[in-house]
Amino acid sequence: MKIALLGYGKMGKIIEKIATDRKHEIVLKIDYNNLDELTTENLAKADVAIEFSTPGTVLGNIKQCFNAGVPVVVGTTGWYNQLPQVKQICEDGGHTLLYASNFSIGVNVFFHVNKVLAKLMNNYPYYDVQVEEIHHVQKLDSPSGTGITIAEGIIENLDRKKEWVNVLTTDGDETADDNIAADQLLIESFRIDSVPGTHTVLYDSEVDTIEFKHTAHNRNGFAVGAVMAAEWISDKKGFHSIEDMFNF
Ligand SMILES: NC(=O)C1=CN([C@@H]2O[C@H](COP(=O)(O)OP(=O)(O)OC[C@H]3O[C@@H](n4cnc5c(N)ncnc54)[C@H](O)[C@@H]3O)[C@@H](O)[C@H]2O)C=CC1
Ligand SMILES: O=C(O)C1=N[C@H](C(=O)O)C[C@H](O)C1
Repeated sequence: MKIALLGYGKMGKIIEKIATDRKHEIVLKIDYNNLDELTTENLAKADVAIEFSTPGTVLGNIKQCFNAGVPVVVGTTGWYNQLPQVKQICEDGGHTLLYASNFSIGVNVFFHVNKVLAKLMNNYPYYDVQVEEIHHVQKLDSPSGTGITIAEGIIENLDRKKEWVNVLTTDGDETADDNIAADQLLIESFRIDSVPGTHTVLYDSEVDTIEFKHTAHNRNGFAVGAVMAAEWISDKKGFHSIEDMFNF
């Protein structure tokens, strides 16, 4: 396949390596420095685009892909308040998009088990639950997209939680847990050095804590999943999330 990379930072560079190893060809690489090359004509040379840029640039890039008629795999996070609008534009225009807050296969297994666990915990009301996420200090958005997906999986399945709230804790700050209502689900975000991504769900009671945790050792898992998603979507139409790719 011919692939356009929109965003050539930490993720774009690893995706290039993995896509090339899987015998794909990178026909366009767009970064902050060469935005003038992001034209409909250049995009149309690709069979699929893979978008890992920034929360502030992702929507414009999605629209560019739609205009060029190129299916787009979106890894960028921090734009999910716009999901309904993007879905509408995608479906109305007959375009093709797949997005995931996290392309790692391990995290997608985690997402599934998180929902099953949340449903089970309806039987045990003396446990409170919270989500923690830890990422590198360059990360622009909080909470992480993965943290949001985990929280939504809990809220859909655990009757006593109705909405999530986020607290970003930096070194030395104490979390203001006191302000969290019983029906709110806390997502606590930490930013530490070069951590690639750690997510934990904690069910805490007076007598014990259940910890359910995923730790990314590096970014390769995200990149492999994104290339697999590009292969999967190349012959499809419409608006997809990564759940459509898995058969849980
Ligand atoms: N869904 C997933 O599995 C994962 C998602 N991410 C998300 O992907 C995004 C990118 O992550 P990183 O590569 O770590 O960030 P990064 O900061 O290393 O790279 C982003 C790149 O986008 C470039 N850029 C800026 N404006 C652009 C534009 N208009 N068009 C194209 N590129 C532009 C920047 O120059 C930069 O090099 C973030 O939102 C992050 O949260 C990161 C890892 C996994
Ligand atoms: O910014 C990152 O690095 C990551 N972003 C994604 C997220 O917001 O969940 C996925 C992964 O955790 C790494």
